[in-house]
Amino acid sequence: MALDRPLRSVLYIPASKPRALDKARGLPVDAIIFDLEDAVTTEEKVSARGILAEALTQGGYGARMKIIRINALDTDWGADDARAAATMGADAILLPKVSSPADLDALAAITGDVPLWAMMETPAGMLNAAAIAAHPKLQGLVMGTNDLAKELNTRARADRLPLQAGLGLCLLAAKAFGLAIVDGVYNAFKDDEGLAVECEQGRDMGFDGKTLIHPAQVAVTNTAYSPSEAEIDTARRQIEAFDAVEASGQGVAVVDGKIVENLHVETARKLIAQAEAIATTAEE
Ligand SMILES: CC(C)(COP(=O)(O)OP(=O)(O)OC[C@H]1O[C@@H](n2cnc3c(N)ncnc32)[C@H](O)[C@@H]1OP(=O)(O)O)[C@@H](O)C(=O)NCCC(=O)NCCSC(=O)C[C@H](O)C(=O)O
Ligand SMILES: [Mg+2]
Repeated sequence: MALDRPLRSVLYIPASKPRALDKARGLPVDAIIFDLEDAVTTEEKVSARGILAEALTQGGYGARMKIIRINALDTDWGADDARAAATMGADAILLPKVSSPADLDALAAITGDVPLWAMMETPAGMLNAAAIAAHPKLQGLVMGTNDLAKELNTRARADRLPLQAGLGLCLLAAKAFGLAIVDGVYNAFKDDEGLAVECEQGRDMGFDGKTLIHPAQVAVTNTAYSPSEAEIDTARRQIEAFDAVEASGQGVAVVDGKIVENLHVETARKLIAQAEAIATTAEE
């Protein structure tokens, strides 16, 4: 199930917090994860469902993609969350701690045709990433790097070396099955510099965007995941140069001292399309 829209910034909002739910209506994020899971206390699990239903009925989230993260189906709240979420008009439902395609089958049996997303955050999930990504209802993967770090008993490192195997497996799985994939959260929400470094790492690895926990993280993330003016300029020149050599019956152009072949032009066209989609979203 392919998805063709910007997903640079994907903000978690605790569904129990009306003020945050309201604030998000004015934030320049590409997607919102309305969270019924970890951001909501046990005492508020049930009332959060009602608060979220009201906020989504009221609307005002514009072009932002609306994803509801429910509790896992083996918890006291999961099945009721799934039934309720399926009626709230969200674009997708996100299941936490997906370890096998059977977890998604169980959710789809409740939610029907609503597209599904999977939190990738368990060791079994990493090992089964390809089988999970092949699920017919699945549209995207979200890295749950906090849970994964906990399960693996890793130490936090700026280069995220202990998580690289899992990040790589999920990226390969997402790309192989044409799914969207967004990176995990950066917990230190007042550290813009550290966030920028992690965004650049995730972007360079091939993630479509990053999940966020606080509005202060949006601008840095949108910038990191948007094509720069220089990249757009290079892409345009690559396309022009290739069109010119192709017209003269050749298959290889040279731009800035580097060869440009058909495959590079495909990448260049994708980058221009991404820049245009971002510009269109900003206007809406
Ligand atoms: C981290 C926070 C608890 C900080 O909250 P707070 O102290 O209220 O922050 P501020 O006072 O700076 O807030 C300023 C205004 O911004 C609004 N706000 C805050 N956070 C959000 C948000 N996420 N979305 C929308 N709006 C937000 C406040 O309401 C203030 O508004 P106003 O008063 O009108 O100016 C808090 O940010 C927070 O709870 N963040 C979300 C935490 C969360 O979602 N955690 C779960 C997801 S992470 C995860 O589970 C990852 C994964 O599963 C894994 O395993 O890795
Ligand atoms: Mg988690």
